[in-house]
Amino acid sequence: MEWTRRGSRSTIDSMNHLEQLYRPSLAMLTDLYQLTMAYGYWKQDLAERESVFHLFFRKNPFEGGFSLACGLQTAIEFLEGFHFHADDLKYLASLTGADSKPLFDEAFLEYLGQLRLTCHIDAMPEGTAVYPHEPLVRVTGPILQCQLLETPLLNIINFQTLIATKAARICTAAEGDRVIEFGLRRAQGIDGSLSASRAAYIGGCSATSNVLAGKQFGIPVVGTHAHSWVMTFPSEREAFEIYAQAMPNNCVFLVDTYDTLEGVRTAVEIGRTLRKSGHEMLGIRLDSGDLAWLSIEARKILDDGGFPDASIVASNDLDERLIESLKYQGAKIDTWGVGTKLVTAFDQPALGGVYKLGAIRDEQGVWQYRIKLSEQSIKVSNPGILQVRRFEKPSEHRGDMIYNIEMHQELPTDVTMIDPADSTRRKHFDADSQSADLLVPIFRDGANVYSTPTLQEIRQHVTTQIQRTPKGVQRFDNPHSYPVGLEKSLYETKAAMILEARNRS
Ligand SMILES: Nc1ncnc2c1ncn2[C@@H]1O[C@H](COP(=O)(O)OP(=O)(O)OP(=O)(O)O)[C@@H](O)[C@H]1O
Ligand SMILES: O=P(O)(O)OC[C@H]1O[C@H](OP(=O)(O)OP(=O)(O)O)[C@H](O)[C@@H]1O
Ligand SMILES: O=C(O)c1cccnc1
Repeated sequence: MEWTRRGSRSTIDSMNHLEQLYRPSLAMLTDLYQLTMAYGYWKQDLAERESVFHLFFRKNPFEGGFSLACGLQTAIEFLEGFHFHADDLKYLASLTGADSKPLFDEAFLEYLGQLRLTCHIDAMPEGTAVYPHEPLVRVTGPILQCQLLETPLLNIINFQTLIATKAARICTAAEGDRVIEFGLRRAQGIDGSLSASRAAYIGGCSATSNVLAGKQFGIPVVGTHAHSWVMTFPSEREAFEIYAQAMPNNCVFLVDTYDTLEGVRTAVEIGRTLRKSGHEMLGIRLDSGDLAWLSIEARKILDDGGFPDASIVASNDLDERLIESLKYQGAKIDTWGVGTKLVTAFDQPALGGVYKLGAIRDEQGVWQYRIKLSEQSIKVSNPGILQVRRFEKPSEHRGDMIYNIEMHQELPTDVTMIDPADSTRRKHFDADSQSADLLVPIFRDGANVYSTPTLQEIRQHVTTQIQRTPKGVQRFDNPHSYPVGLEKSLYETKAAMILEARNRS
């Protein structure tokens, strides 16, 4: 029995999703220090100096072995709408320093008022499997612009990548059963809920309870009813009867308000009456107690009562571990309602994505590579203008190599990559290997050049990516480390730069 209804897409065509929510441009959605640096660049006549930044994370979330890139479409909408309004500039003009004088010159604010993005942006399509240290987004352009984009890009990409990854884990545990995202009431505020619904759908959920997300993004919306409905009426039977009269085409009865198995029997009786009127009961929902045992008993009652196609929906603080355990216990649940632990990424509430300078042109126009040193060698950033090349067997990803496109406009067909954490670990790919670059052009000179995939296409991409991700990398406990290395000459450049920097200090 298909328990899905499609919402129609928004008809407010003239505004993108973020503009519909937050009418002014979101250029002000940044940390003040981006503007203080921007001001510094502008004063030093450095504002237009070309630079390259990379957005990447250093560790997969949830102790997992992979992540799913997500949030690009939201980032594109943010970038397309990027400009400072008159009232933004008025606010910035009101900010003062320690001497009570304005922080910013009027001429700088005028410059901001005229500013239009001219950057090139390359990014991994949404739904691509991504690993630590790989740039998900590369921003190339005037340093002032690149700098202003740091915080909002991190805000958008970190969260949606985190939630899409969590959703993929939950859907993997559900082994193809339907997973419905129920998180709105527990999400981190309004946009937290909308972004989470979008990312959860990309990560594999089938539908959301969030009606605004349905309207904004075209995600299918579904809903059962709450305990309050049952408690409103003198008995559970009356509650189900009245619900069935009101919504004969949407009957999923919540059966656990008083006595769960009694509730299932009552649902069967009401289901029979419903059938006589030409409608089919879609299922029941369990929201407490031992979900494995109750679902097994409920399945028997439904089957014996003539409802073998009725769904058993379960909810109650579920996550991938619980779903895995319930499956192991033989639970007869076919639809999983998952809220809090999905939309808040409960066990890891943030992805630690960062945005680092990789190179800046000098006065002669020559690229100067940059690294950020760290005591921990794994935290030292990669220098250059980076791209990620993924090597594949026909049905499996074999390894990803980060390389500097300035050093290699054309990569040789025969390449060796080096594990930056242990240079003795190397992997060789020969001319027969299939490969593709993961970062694709999104903006050129500030103009969108990307033909945006639909959410359905992104979901299909996720399915393919997960199929091609080695099983050991996907497992929850002690996953295999997917091979990600640096192309040999990038490795050598980085090693030389680290040595030089350490000798200097
Ligand atoms: N068979 C099971 N194995 C493992 N965990 C389960 C099983 N059944 C339920 N759980 C989980 O145990 C947790 C506690 O559920 P339980 O219904 O006992 O308490 P509760 O949520 O406080 O119930 P109530 O809503 O009635 O107060 C929930 O996260 C639930 O998903
Ligand atoms: O458990 P989650 O994964 O967040 O899924 C959403 C929960 O929200 C609803 O109940 P709510 O928590 O509001 O109240 P209840 O637990 O008392 O039923 C619903 O019944 C689910 O249990
Ligand atoms: O429709 C439901 O069953 C639902 C919606 C939100 C939260 N919990 C359950």
